[in-house]
Amino acid sequence: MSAPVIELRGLRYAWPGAGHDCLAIDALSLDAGSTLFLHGPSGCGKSTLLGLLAGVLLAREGTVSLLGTPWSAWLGARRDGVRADHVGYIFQQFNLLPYLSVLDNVLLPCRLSSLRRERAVQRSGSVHEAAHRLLRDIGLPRGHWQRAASQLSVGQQQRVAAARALIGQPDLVIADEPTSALDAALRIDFMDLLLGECRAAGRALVFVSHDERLAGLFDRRLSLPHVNRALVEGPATEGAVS
Ligand SMILES: Nc1ncnc2c1ncn2[C@@H]1O[C@H](COP(=O)(O)OP(=O)(O)OP(=O)(O)O)[C@@H](O)[C@H]1O
Repeated sequence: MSAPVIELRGLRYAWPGAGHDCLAIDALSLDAGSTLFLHGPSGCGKSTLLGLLAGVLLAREGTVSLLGTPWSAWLGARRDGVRADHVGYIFQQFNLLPYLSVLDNVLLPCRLSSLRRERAVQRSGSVHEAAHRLLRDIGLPRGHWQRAASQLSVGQQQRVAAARALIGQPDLVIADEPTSALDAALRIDFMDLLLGECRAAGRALVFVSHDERLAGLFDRRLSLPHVNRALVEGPATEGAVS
């Protein structure tokens, strides 16, 4: 049997200088093709957990493994390479490169990862066709594709960030509040695209949102405060528990 896409054991993480753990989670795993809705009040550690799943942050104790290997086993540039190959990340602030065109932003993962490039070619015939297909699917008019990313509206940038995360079918797709700038109609299309792409390609999806109406679309729903022991051990979070 193949290893889970993500497996977390005895995780503890503290931000430098914080003096207490932000996260303490005993176990969590996610298999290929499964989708997880992660929620909890502001400040409970959702984005921090996503950073650990993506190997951007490293556990203080315990392990976070991607496809059976702990992130800590890969050093420096190798870790960045593994992330480029296997993780598509839709950031809360999109993190598009503002001076690059929309199309070049979407193509970026295929320039950074030969595995993503090969998968895109296999699926669509060429990396450009893969990017065009995703841009069509997110409903971005063709006239916008050569524009600098900074010239798009916030909702358009959010959709381009999704296309960039999905190109080349990474094993793990992480989405941090990806629908916050979308109206109701666009949100439905966006969710169809994101879930459809991940399910069709058998990829794992971790999706953070405060919009609990979306939870029913996912295989699993996880309240972070229910599994994060650091919240009872350390300082309280802001806002009400959901
Ligand atoms: N770069 C950082 N340096 C130090 N502390 C941080 C950093 N980022 C987050 N924190 C702290 O970690 C805790 C969890 O923050 P995090 O952003 O993970 O919460 P969240 O659940 O994603 O919140 P939100 O729903 O508002 O995005 C907070 O107390 C926050 O202040």
